[in-house]
This record gives sequence, C-alpha cells and structure tokens, in this order.
Amino acid sequence: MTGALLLEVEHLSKSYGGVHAVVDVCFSLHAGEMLALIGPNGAGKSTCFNMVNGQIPADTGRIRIGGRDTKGLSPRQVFRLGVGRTFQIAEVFSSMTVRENVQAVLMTGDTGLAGLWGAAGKRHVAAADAVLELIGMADMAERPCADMAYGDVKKLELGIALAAGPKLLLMDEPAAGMAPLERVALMALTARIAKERGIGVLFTEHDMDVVFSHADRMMVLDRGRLIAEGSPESVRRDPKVRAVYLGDGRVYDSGERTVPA
Ligand SMILES: Nc1ncnc2c1ncn2[C@@H]1O[C@H](COP(=O)(O)OP(=O)(O)OP(=O)(O)O)[C@@H](O)[C@H]1O
Repeated sequence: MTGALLLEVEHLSKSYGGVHAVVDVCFSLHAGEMLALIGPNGAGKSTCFNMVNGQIPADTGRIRIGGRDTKGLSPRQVFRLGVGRTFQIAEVFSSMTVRENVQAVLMTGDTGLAGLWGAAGKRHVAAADAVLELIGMADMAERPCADMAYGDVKKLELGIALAAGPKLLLMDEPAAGMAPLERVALMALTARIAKERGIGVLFTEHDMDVVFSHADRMMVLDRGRLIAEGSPESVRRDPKVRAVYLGDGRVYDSGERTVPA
C-alpha cells in the first residue's frame, strides 16, 4: 500500500468487567485503502471502532490519527482530525431534502448566526451539489428524504460523511439492511471515492460478498483478538478464519453468499 499512513493502532485493549472485548489489537491503515474488520457477533468490532473515533477510552494501547495521539480526545476532537463515520442504521433528517441534509453538515463548520438554518438556507449549495454529484445523487437534490428508498438513504449517509472532507472513514456495517445488488454498488462507490480522494476506509461487514469484492486488506477478530490479517485471498484460505467465521470445511467463492449469524 503506497498511500500515506493515516491510522496506527498499537496494542489496544478494552475490557468490560470480566469480558475482554478487545485484546492487544494492532493494525494500520493507509490513504486510499479499504480495510475490512470482520468477525463473529461479539468479537469486538464495534468496541474497536468506538475507541478509534473517541467514543470510548482504551484501557491500554495507543491510537494515532495522522500521527497525532488521540488519547484523551473527545469524539468531536477526533472528528476534527478528519475522521468521518457512517452507522449500521442510516440516519438522515427526513423532513429535509437530500441537498439540505448535506448543507446541514457543511454548516456545522459555520459560526455565529450564519450557522442557524433560517439565515443560512442558501449557504453551501454549490458544495452540497458537488457532494451529490460525487455520489451520483445530483438528480435527487430536491427530493424530501422521507420519500427515499432505504438504499438511497444509505448512499446519502455516505455523502453526508464525505461532506466533512474526512481523511479516515469508519463504516459500521455500511450495507446492512440493503438489497444484495445495492450493497455491492454502495461499496463499489465507496471504494472508487476512497481511491480517488485518498481516503482510508475502515469498515465492518457481515456480508462476505461485499468484503471479498471491495476490501484491499482484511482483519479477523475472534473474542477480542486479531486471528488473521492480510489480503482477502489469504484470509479466506486461512484455516483459523474458516473455523471461527467462514465455516469450516469450505472456502467462500463468489456466488456463494455467506452471512454468518
Ligand atoms: N458497554 C458494554 N458493557 C459490557 N459489555 C460490553 C459492552 N459493549 C460491548 N460489550 C461486550 O464486549 C464484547 C464485544 O462486543 P462488540 O459489540 O464490540 O462486538 P462486535 O464484534 O461489534 O459484535 P456485533 O457484530 O454483534 O456488533 C461482547 O462480548 C459484548 O457483549
């Protein structure tokens, strides 16, 4: 991977009482790279994400974003380092149009009265339209979000995350709840934008079609520990991974959908 080093995670651990949610996890992520974090339910994926974006403190270990140690930073301060996030369940303002949703994010950088919606309804129209162009939703700018199909809401959520100009994008099961073809299309779009703009993307996903089609590199967590890391090809042939996650005795190939519970 030739892009700049964006994220460094060293010996990260987190326990909840007696539950070791994340144990001594180390990895790095570069600009333009799509890195998938997979594992069974309860493996520690969300806990990893939440430590990277500053929502929960690590017990031990170090996280550096763009070379900056994030220890003690709030989620807001981590966001200012250039970290964007999308969620398992997409959330947009349904009473607003598609464009207004993107404008609302762009306005969070405004200060004073200019930040109030009533006074600033026309602000950032061109910038919002550029984001909609990027995600292929320019023709839907005026549509109220309440009328949109879920797949379009997920795409808009990606646009909202991109509007803030992140260097690092965290995507927690970005394709959850979408139809199979829409899932692959959303991740293809994400991968293209990540490459074009040099954004590093860390994503979790249970849909192996999505992961194997779009990850440059994969990591597999099991009971808090990283048990495998490498190219999709090497990971899917790893016997440990097949035993705990992909199903022992068979190798995933495209056309076969493997969505572990
Ligand atoms: N706030 C919490 N309090 C107590 N235990 C927690 C808390 N958050 C997570 N855990 C536990 O930590 C472990 C890892 O959970 P985590 O949500 O990170 O896994 P995950 O891989 O994201 O799972 P899923 O795929 O189901 O979202 C689990 O055993 C979970 O029950």
